Amino acid sequence: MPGVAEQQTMRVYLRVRPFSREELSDHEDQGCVVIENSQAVTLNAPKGSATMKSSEKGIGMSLHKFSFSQIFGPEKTQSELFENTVKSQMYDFLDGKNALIFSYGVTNAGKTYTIQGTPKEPGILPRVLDATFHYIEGHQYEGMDLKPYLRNDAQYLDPDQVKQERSAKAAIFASVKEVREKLGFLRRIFLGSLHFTLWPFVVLCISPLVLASNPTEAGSSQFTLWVAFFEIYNECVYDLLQSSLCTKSKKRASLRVCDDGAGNAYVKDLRWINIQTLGEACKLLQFGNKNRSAAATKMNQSSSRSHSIFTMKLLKIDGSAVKWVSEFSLCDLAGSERCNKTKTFGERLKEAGNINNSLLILGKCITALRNNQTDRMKNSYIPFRESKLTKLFQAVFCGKGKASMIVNINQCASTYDETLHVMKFSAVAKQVVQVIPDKPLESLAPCLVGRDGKPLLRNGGIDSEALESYLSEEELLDEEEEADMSLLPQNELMNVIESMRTKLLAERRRNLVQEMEIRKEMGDAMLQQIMESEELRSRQIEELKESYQEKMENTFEMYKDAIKEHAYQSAMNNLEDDYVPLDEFIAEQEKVEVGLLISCLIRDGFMEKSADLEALQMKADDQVRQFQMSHTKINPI
Ligand SMILES: Nc1ncnc2c1ncn2[C@@H]1O[C@H](COP(=O)(O)OP(=O)(O)OP(=O)(O)O)[C@@H](O)[C@H]1O
Repeated sequence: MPGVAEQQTMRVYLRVRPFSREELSDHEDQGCVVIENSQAVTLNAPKGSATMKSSEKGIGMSLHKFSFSQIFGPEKTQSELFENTVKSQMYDFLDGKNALIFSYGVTNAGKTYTIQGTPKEPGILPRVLDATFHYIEGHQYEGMDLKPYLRNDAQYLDPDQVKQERSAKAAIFASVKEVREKLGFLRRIFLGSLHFTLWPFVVLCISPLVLASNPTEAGSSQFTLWVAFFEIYNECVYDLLQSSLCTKSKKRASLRVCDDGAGNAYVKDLRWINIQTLGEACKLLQFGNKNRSAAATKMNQSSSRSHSIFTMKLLKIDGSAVKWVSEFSLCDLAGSERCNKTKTFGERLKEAGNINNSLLILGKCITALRNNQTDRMKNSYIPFRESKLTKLFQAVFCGKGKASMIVNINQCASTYDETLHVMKFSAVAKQVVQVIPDKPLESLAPCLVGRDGKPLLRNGGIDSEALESYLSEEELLDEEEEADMSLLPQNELMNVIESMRTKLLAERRRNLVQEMEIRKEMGDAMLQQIMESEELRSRQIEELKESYQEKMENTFEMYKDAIKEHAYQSAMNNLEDDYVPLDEFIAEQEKVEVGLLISCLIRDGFMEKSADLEALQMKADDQVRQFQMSHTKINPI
């Protein structure tokens, strides 16, 4: 039915890349991936894989079957892939609708090959660009004064702004020229590893790649194409078309993801370049790729750890009005391998965490979308705003475009477990139902509208009345939403700043009073608590003291009794031992008395003799002294 949006499940394609020579010599070919038909594939767990070990323990299976919208085996060419996957979305884009392509898979599975390709086999991106230029040929808008604005809008540029645009573009192209000369030399040396930076030169020779017929009903309509190229690394957005690169001491400037006021996220200050030919597009891609790998080298990271997004915006112009703006984004996702596999630490761990976080959130969003759609009773929260990646593409998942996913896998036995993980993720993605608009959406109209419905941009300028209703102050204050204040004209901005300053002062005062109150309350409560615990402690000590005193006294009494008992027992024992009959005692006594008498007599005799001896001794001493004195007189020296 015309005007009614179409519904279909998300297209999820599988691309299986061929083995490399090294992989074959490393015996990676163990029949892990078996393509049954154009839509079904079987995965057989190889020996030694975690999946096989689990299945041997009776947990899980060693064989998994998956189905896809279409499967492209190793023998399929880039052209066949394009024709059967992206081409229909490319026509949608040329017809004013939004399109998004994700390439998903582990590192080295062929994601970049699919999106960008090689010199001989250009990927999806050069093919879409080529077809677009072929389509708009003869209907190109020559001026550079109509530029994409916010997420879905366009704005007129004044002559000065146009000048700036031209010089920014010229600066990029000048630097690409230099690179091209250097690459000419490098190409001879490293032809294989530089594939993605070299394809532009070859594409130019084999163009046209895709034949998209000119718009029959275009009439006097004109088209202009603008492109941007950026990457999301560690949840930070970096512009790959900004010539100023980071140095080791200086960090790369990251860009903010803002809300355009209509719920659409966009990258603020992202550089959009107007391109007129496929050659120009190729140069930009080359410039961005160089920027990406240079930044990665400087930061000691691998470019496969970031999500790179190439976005094209096509503006259809009728007279002086922009009829619609359509967007085509190709997103080369970071390798999906999990943290434990790569064994990352410190910065690397953080990096892996963020990459996994973005992919994890993407997975959560897809799962929540699927669950909400399969069970109408369910209305789970979809965490689009929890990562930059999903925030940016929320609109496409919510009916403002069509998303599809190309899942890339290799067939290597050593990466089987990760490949299985990728397949399980895609199986969920395949069940997501999308509401696809059958005509360019109203929200894609050239003018941004305020909350009262008035267009924000009128005759290329900003309507200040409409603007007032565009961003409420609450929204301006809401950092989470990151509303873009630079949308406001200068006088409005001054008013907003003034009112915000007053609000801020009042808020600070209120906060200060509140803080003092809270501090006092907390202080009182703490003091009370300390006093209570102090009291409790002294009570406990007192009780303990009393109980010890009592115990001591008891013990003392116990010992006293024991000693008394012991003394009595000892006395009784001694009494028994020392008992002598009376007549024996008397006889003994008499014996003792006689003995005493004898000893007295002896003693008296002894005393007498001792006195004599003493007198004799004294006499002898006197004689010695006298002799000494006389001797001294004779020998005075
Ligand atoms: N279908 C294919 N046919 C032939 N060669 C392929 C194919 N797919 C990938 N390759 C080759 O395999 C290698 C790895 O591919 P690619 O660099 O695209 O992987 P990736 O998934 O983008 O890796 P990373 O995540 O590290 O960027 C490249 O040398 C590429 O040329």
